[in-house]
Amino acid sequence: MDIMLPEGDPKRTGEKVRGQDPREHPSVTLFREYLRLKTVQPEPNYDVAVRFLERIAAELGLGCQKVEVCPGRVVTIMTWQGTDPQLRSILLNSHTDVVPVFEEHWTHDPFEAFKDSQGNIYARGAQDMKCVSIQYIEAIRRLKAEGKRFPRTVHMTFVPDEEIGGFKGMELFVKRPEFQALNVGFALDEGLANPTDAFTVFHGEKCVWWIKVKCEGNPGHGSQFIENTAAEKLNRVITSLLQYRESEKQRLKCDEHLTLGDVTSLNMTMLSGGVSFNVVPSELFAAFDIRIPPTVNLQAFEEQLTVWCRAAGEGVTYKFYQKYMDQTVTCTEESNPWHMTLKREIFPAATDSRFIRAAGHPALGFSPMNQTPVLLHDHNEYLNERVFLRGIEIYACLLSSLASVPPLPAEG
Ligand SMILES: CSCC[C@H](NC(C)=O)C(=O)O
Ligand SMILES: [Zn+2]
Ligand SMILES: [Zn+2]
Repeated sequence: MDIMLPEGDPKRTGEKVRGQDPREHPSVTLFREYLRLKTVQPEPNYDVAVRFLERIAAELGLGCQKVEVCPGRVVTIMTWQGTDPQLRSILLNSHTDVVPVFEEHWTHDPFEAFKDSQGNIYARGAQDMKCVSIQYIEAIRRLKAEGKRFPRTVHMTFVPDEEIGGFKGMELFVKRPEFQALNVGFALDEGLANPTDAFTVFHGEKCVWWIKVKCEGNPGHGSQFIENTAAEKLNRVITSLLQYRESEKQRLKCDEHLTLGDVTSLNMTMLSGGVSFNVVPSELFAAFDIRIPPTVNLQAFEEQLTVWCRAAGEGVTYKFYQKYMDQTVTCTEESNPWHMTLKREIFPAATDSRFIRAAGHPALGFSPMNQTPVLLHDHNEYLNERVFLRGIEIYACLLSSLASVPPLPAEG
């Protein structure tokens, strides 16, 4: 993709110059302002984000609607009306929350949005995904300033709680009449940075399964050889699951055509149980985070889990804490009118776009960050300001095309 770097002209028509530093591009200044808002889990300050977004909507002359999907959880919608509002719209989705930080591991305050001499901006949310929210906004600001209008309406949705599963955010919102009223034709949501020159788009996601295996066994004194202990059974379960993990890891390693999105990942993430050093416990637990690609038969996979548990002995059971079953992927064939030519993968984790796809709308995950290490959820998350600014250009191009897609047969 060949994209011109935007010129850093802060004096755009009708716009207040927001920066403290007159040499800083105002889009970067706005990005850094957003990064300073503490929408950090587990107690995000959503009020301050909603006020920030309302101010921007007013500045840009965009419609602004707030939908409280459950108490304290507001979805903010900004709308740029198309010239043919009957047509299906373009949805640009982003989440407003960010994951927690281990401040002691950061070289700069993660909520200061410090910019170093190379233009790297350090902050929680720099990649995931406050950059994208501001890039959507700034792309629309630019297109409007150029006097552009497009047939299709563009909606930007800013949703809460994605980082904790989206259950009080997008999952509820897609079931609301306000979402139906958006008449979505095509959606964009977050992707991942790419350390090379390439950009990646994600047309589907793996299904998240979180299971806790419970192993029951005979209790007794810690000095004895008790038969059929919970620990022996747990050992067998862990061995079976980690052997499977290893085989999937090798499959990925040995086939250059596969990405992480194409194989099942599995990790043991928690262990619990026991009461005392000298008491053989009657119960032990292991929790697993399993991510299953859309090509895997979920019923067959669950059958395999049951076989492993049964083979570990009597009293070995598992319980689901997360069992996502929708394997919808978005078609990216040439015949698809929304087609974009970029490298296509399955997203290795879960985003809110799974709810959009499950609601029947095509959705792609895309964050325009190339030449950037993947630092989402990591210490010292950063994004370079030039990459950020180029992303605005990219969205302006993309949006011009998407919002101009001619009426589809179903749209009359
Ligand atoms: C299943 S809800 C948790 C969502 C989270 N998303 C990301 C992008 O980290 C994850 O995949 O763990
Ligand atoms: Zn995210
Ligand atoms: Zn995240």
